[in-house]
Amino acid sequence: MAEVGQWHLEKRPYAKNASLPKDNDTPVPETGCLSITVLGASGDLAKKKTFPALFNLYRQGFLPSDQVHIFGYARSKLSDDELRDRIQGYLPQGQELAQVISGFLKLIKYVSGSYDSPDGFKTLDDAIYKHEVSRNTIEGSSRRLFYLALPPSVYPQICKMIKSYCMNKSDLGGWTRIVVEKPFGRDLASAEELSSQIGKLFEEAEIYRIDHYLGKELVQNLLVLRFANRFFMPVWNRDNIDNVQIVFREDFGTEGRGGYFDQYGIIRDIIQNHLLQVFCLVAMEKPISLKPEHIRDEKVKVLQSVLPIKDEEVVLGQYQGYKDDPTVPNDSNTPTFASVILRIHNERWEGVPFILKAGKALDSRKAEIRIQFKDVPGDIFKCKKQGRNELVIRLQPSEAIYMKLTVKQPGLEISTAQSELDLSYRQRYQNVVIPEAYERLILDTIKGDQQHFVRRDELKAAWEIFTPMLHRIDGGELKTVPYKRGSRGPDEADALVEKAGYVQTRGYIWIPPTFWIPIQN
Ligand SMILES: NC(=O)C1=CN([C@@H]2O[C@H](COP(=O)(O)OP(=O)(O)OC[C@H]3O[C@@H](n4cnc5c(N)ncnc54)[C@H](OP(=O)(O)O)[C@@H]3O)[C@@H](O)[C@H]2O)C=CC1
Ligand SMILES: O=C1O[C@H](COP(=O)(O)O)[C@@H](O)[C@H](O)[C@H]1O
Repeated sequence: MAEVGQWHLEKRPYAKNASLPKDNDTPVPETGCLSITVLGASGDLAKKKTFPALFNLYRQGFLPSDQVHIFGYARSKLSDDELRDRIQGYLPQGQELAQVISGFLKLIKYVSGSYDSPDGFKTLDDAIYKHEVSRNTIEGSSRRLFYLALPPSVYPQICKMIKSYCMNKSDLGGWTRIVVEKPFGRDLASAEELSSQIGKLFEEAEIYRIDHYLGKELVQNLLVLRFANRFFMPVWNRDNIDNVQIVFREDFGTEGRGGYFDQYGIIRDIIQNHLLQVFCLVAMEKPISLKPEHIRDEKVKVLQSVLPIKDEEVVLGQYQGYKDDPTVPNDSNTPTFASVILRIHNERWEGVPFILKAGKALDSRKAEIRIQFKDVPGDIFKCKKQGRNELVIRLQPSEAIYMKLTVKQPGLEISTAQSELDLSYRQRYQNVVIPEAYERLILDTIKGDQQHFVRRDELKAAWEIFTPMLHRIDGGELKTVPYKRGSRGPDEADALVEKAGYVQTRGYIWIPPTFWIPIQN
């Protein structure tokens, strides 16, 4: 029980050594050796996200050193210490952490090898096996997690190698799982091809298609917000909601990643995966239960109800200067900005535009969901022009949920003004550290919980929505328009949103409470 005057903060319901069986039904106790292998350990994702997430889990006691060992694998010739040095540069600094960092780094061993020949994988298997034996693990009872922090082009060959040489040997409660990163394919056909190649080697329950947006705190809050609050249930539909925006903005360009980015573009990089996952959680029906399969069933249903995207409901942009990057072709038509309207053909959402917007090199960095309600009928206060009710879920930065609403302006007169009910996380949960998305998701893979991972049919449905448009962009039929670096993006995008029905509230801006300046009396 929380004491009076104290916030009651729920601890994460994590039971050490607990995982889920294959049907993801009831947790079963699980002990024994855990080997985590990061393939592509020399790369950007590994050093910036994967290892730091593992460190945070270690620091919180989720990766006990008497059970866990971490292996880095890549082609680069590195010693254990060279890899540790690279990783250390991305871990939090501070004298008070020196001991825990040193303990963590000691768990890491590096194996160098190619991605398509047995030798390296046999060496890796030996190293894992040695570690298991040193922990008195009975063969087959170990847990082996392989995180593919690599370009997807090498996934099939790596999966073959893992399957042939690195699986845990029998099934005494142990397991082998693989985590694969996006972009999972370039279009429907390539994604299906990749899925079927990997699907021949691993069961769906062994494959964790990671989308790190699903690990963000406020994304994980969406189901709770929608289905645990009586407030929202009756209004969450076409009768009350006028339009929905799901927005991702970055204030930096593709610097250093131009070569990669140009092959994919903003729709494949952000919209088809991150924003579409958020879209599912906003638009799907209530699942029968919180079982991963029930949730993912609902996500698939709503994806399958999306109508074909119309050309006139798309704006594509490319920031000026993007092609200055020597790795980007001079005639590139790759969008660095896109605004796309999705329409759902079902009873709840018919007629409500879902505007998915993402852009690089814009004027700000933020990701949010903005649900705008219809005008109040019979406007006796004549306040319609001041603005509509909006529920805004700020995913980052300054995580918050706020409800823009009309109130009486304090004072003797009856006049109205725009204000908000504001749940700003930094203010409300002052001593709580919000876990990094990768940290949470890696923990889920160890627990065997696939709720926040993308299922194969979900991925297929996601590609079905975007593939026709992507092919037309690749073929040059749909063109990007230029926009200024550091701007809001193309003007056409604002016009599209307005045409879709969004009414901007003039003269009102939400300021996160942590930025408020105290008033001196
Ligand atoms: N970086 C990020 O912030 C994010 C990345 N991702 C995804 O994570 C995965 C890894 O990304 P990232 O770390 O940036 O990628 P990198 O380009 O840094 O590649 C990772 C490692 O893979 C090896 N590698 C690179 N290119 C090839 C190739 N053509 N064939 C075989 N091996 C290759 C290299 O290791 P070596 O040569 O030593 O073997 C490299 O160190 C990708 O799927 C990416 O889309 C997803 C979200 C964010
Ligand atoms: O997957 C990707 O995400 C990052 C943005 O992630 P965030 O957690 O910082 O919002 C993006 O910069 C990158 O282009 C993309 O590949």
